[in-house]
Amino acid sequence: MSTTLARIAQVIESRKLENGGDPAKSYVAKLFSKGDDAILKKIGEEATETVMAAKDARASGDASKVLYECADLWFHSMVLLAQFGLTPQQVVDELARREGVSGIEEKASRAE
Ligand SMILES: N=c1c2ncn([C@@H]3O[C@H](COP(=O)(O)OP(=O)(O)OP(=O)(O)O)[C@@H](O)[C@H]3O)c2ncn1[C@@H]1O[C@H](COP(=O)(O)O)[C@@H](O)[C@H]1O
Repeated sequence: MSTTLARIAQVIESRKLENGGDPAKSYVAKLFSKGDDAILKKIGEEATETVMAAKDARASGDASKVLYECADLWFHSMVLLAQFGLTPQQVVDELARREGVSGIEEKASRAE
């Protein structure tokens, strides 16, 4: 996994209130202090903003906003993972497990 993602995941973990995170000084600690609903609201917002940025990019030919919105979405997904005691490495491991398995074949195997 990218060392950048691993480093950010560590910082996110350190922002948990039980690890000394201070909601007055840290955006992530503030999200943790608000709980599941606040984190899920951000995921919904960032996912919607990603969709809108992609639609705009098609119209304007400028895809840079798609990058920024995907970064926001990834970041907030990392906060969500931490909230549930999960890590980005586990997501990477799941993707690795799926590597080489066609989505079409996987869906067909579920239909049986
Ligand atoms: N990567 C990020 C990151 N990306 C986005 N954001 C914040 O996520 C929020 C995104 O929300 P919006 O775009 O909707 O902007 P907003 O209207 O200001 O947000 P809200 O008030 O609605 O929450 C903004 O406040 C951004 O600053 C981030 N905040 C923190 N990080 C990382 O997390 C680390 C720890 O941050 P703190 O806990 O704040 O120290 C930082 O060093 C960074 O590495």
